[in-house]
Amino acid sequence: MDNLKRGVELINKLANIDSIATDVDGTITANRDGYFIPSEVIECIREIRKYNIMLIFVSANAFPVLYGLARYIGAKAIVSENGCIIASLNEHGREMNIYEICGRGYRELVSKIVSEMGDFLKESWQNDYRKYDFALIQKDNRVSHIELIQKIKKIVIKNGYDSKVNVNYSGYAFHITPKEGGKSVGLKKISEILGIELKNTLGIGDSYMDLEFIQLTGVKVAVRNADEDLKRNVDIITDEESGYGFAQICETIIDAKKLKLQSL
Ligand SMILES: O=C(O)COP(=O)(O)O
Repeated sequence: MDNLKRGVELINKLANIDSIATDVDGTITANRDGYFIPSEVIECIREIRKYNIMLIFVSANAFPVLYGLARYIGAKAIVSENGCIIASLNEHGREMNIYEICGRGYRELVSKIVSEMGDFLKESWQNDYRKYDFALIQKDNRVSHIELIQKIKKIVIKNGYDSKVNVNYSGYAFHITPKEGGKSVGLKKISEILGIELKNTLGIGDSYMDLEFIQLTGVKVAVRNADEDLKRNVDIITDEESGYGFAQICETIIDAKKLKLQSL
């Protein structure tokens, strides 16, 4: 009975969703190590526009990558560089307002890390287009990312940057993010700017790094192949993986809205 009650409550919440805050890599892509976006994702994103549901990308990606994506597939706002640069787009994606949240980036620290760990890590091509949050790509898969994070953190401490940056792994890259950033900071700010009610927002992701912004949202979702740390803290785990899971919950929101309309 408790499960039934919970199910009905969730359907009601889904029927009232007016925005979706989604991670990008691993969440709207077909899997957790590629960049292909399934057509099911694009189709559902088109469909939710008819219901005035706003789409917000909340990602570690560089600003130009997210801006291009938002413009072509139709998102209203972006939280990029792990919350350091946020923006809202107008109806056709032609104009936007950009807000820079972080004070400065630590490029010199990234160079130090690469000079000490060059056998294991290389700078992401995106770093040329980044201002605050920098990404490092793993070169050698024989060493676990947990071990690499520990090594990076030692270099951060040794150089006196531990009060300035956080180090995380997204599944795609290691990120050196200024402490004043973070996906939750970015989502909070853009919601205030756009007047978005986070209790009517669905948050979805694949990585433990997404938990901080998903925790702010009314309906918390992890895709089936997400990190266990995220799955333990959500309301819904999709049946399908990555983008196919995104499409599934997106279609369920539409179904819940249709049910609500029928019952009026
Ligand atoms: O750029 C990355 O490392 C991953 O980006 P994401 O936050 O969209 O998963």
